[in-house]
Amino acid sequence: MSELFERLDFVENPQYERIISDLLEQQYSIVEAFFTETEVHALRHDLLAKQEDDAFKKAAIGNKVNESVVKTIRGDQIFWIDEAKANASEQLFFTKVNDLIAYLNKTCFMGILHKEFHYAIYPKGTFYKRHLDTFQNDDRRKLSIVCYLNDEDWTPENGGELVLYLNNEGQEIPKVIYPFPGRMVIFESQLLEHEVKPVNTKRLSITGWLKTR
Ligand SMILES: O=C(O)CCC(=O)C(=O)O
Ligand SMILES: [Fe+2]
Repeated sequence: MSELFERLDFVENPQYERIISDLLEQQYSIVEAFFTETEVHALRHDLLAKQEDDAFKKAAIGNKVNESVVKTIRGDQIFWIDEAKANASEQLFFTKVNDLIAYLNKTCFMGILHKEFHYAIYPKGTFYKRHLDTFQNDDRRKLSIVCYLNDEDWTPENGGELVLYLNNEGQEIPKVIYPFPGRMVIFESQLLEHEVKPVNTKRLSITGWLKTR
């Protein structure tokens, strides 16, 4: 009986369905306007307020157990977002992310149990060299998510492209993605190596991971 109700409850979401088919076919998906201009503006405002409070830390390589700051690999500064202490715009962010997670778990049995998200600032001149989002001591990250919070007038000349290194039958194909505001990129954490090219203008984002177990 409960199964029947769950089924009646289910509403197919075309946006999520496209994300799922993209992930299956090409290991990544790009969603334009996942966040509205107003939402991006509010999140950008929060991020910049936290930066003024000096809340940001230089990002480390590896996780909390295995941590070292290596500027030659990555130059961004990060601030982990605590969902329990989320403000209005962050709550809205998590509402959307949680809805997507629920859909993935329901339709694809993804088994996402945990998530972690941080704000990131790439100051002018910084980058993140080619890497994989998994650590030797932790393989729970399944999907990486990046949401860009840059200004409306962001142009390709500002640099900071995300490059995903796709593999097509042994041949490497770089996929260049510009960090336009509102854009959300989701990709397979354990499969796709990627990098952030040097930025010419301060670059703002939220990055996170959906994790199993
Ligand atoms: O900001 C991006 O486009 C990607 C960031 C990234 O690769 C990371 O934080 O692991
Ligand atoms: Fe990454």
